Amino acid sequence: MDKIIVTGGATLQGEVRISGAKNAVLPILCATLLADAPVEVTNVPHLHDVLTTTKLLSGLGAGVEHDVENGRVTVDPRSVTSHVAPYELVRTMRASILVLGPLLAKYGAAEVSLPGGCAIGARPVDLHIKALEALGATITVEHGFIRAQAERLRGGHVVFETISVGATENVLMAATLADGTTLIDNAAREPEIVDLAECLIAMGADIRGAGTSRIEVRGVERLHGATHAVVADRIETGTFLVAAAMTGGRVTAVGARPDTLGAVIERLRHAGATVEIDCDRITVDMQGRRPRAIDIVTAPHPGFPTDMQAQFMAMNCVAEGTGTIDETIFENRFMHVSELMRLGAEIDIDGPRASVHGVERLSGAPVMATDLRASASLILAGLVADGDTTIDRIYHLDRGYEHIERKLSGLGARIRRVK
Ligand SMILES: CC(=O)N[C@H]1[C@@H](OP(=O)(O)OP(=O)(O)OC[C@H]2O[C@@H](n3ccc(=O)[nH]c3=O)[C@H](O)[C@@H]2O)O[C@H](CO)[C@@H](O)[C@@H]1O
Ligand SMILES: C=C(OP(=O)(O)O)C(=O)O
Repeated sequence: MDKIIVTGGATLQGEVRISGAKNAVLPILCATLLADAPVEVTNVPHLHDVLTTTKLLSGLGAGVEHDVENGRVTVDPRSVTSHVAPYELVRTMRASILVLGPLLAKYGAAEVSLPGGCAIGARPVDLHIKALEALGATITVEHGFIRAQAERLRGGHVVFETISVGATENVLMAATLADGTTLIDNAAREPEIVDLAECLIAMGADIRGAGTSRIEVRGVERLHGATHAVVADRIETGTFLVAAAMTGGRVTAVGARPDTLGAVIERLRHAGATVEIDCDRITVDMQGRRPRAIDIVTAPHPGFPTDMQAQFMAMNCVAEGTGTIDETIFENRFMHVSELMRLGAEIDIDGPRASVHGVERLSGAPVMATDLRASASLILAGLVADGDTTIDRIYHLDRGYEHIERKLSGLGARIRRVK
């Protein structure tokens, strides 16, 4: 199994190009199932989760052409013959549940294994099921499969009791081909929802309000082919900006979307970084300074993203003072804490709150990645630790970061992958 070794002490400098967003490309690839002609997706990052999704689509019978080098995937859904998403693929990736809505809307039936993904909480799928039932689907869950049926979905009123990104995406996709109008209230407002809606609109869907908490979808008879470029990854961007701030460096993220990073940029400024924005470029400058500890409360967008929590915790580990981190989205998203403590971090946990007492330096040690963003936080910690930090189980990292060692090396980090 591959490992990553980071030798600490480098100050990051330079420019890094941001990839397409994992959490946007996965629902968009699933949405291609709704069309009755090929859909071309560009700015596709080379990620393990993308490969899993293309395998899933091919397994359903779709024609998939994947030009990895140029970041382009074309899906021809006309040859789909199956509506079963099997356990072997779905167990490795949470986003597989996003074929449920499209298969049901287009083919009237779907069988999707209960999904896996990052073990950051129980992650039930009740909200997905209730929302699709509100559009007239009949759904049962047995033997580890969600089985859904509907001759044709009909428009309905979905009011989410809890904000869910995935459930909003599933019902949004399903509603595009439903008979009549669907109102989705308390919808998630993440930029990835907006990107998905833009792709669906390019395919002929009638959607208003994506990015607000009320989305209106007027069902249409059919969706056609389209080309869509995936939005820049705000979590990848944030991860590099934090790396710059922690190492006392100056880094420009190029091809980024500053408008999707409000809470992250605000917290970086609070930590003492100078942040400059110029169109699609975000520069963080922390040269000659140590970050100040900051408090964070994760929340649905436009609040502070849970997917940046572990990285900011890593920064707090070496910041001046004590910062508290409240994780409100997932009940088990502090698994990086014990690993950060192996590197000398001082962290107290009290339920959903972690208090991080900054230390002058961390010391390199072998650590284990437990999930995607935890892996990123360990790399960041390794950058400011004395000596070598060896990170095991980095397959998590390959689910969500494109060429992370190459990109960090380009900024001056000493990082390598070993078999
Ligand atoms: C592929 C993808 O886009 N993943 C992102 C997506 O995950 P995902 O879509 O799985 O996250 P949700 O927004 O659905 O989860 C939010 C909360 O709702 C709960 N919940 C969710 C669905 C449900 O049916 N029942 C239920 O109780 C979850 O357990 C969690 O506590 O949004 C999360 C929150 O921003 C991010 O951390 C993930 O990176
Ligand atoms: C939790 C994440 O991913 P997933 O929902 O795919 O497990 C993430 O991107 O941080």
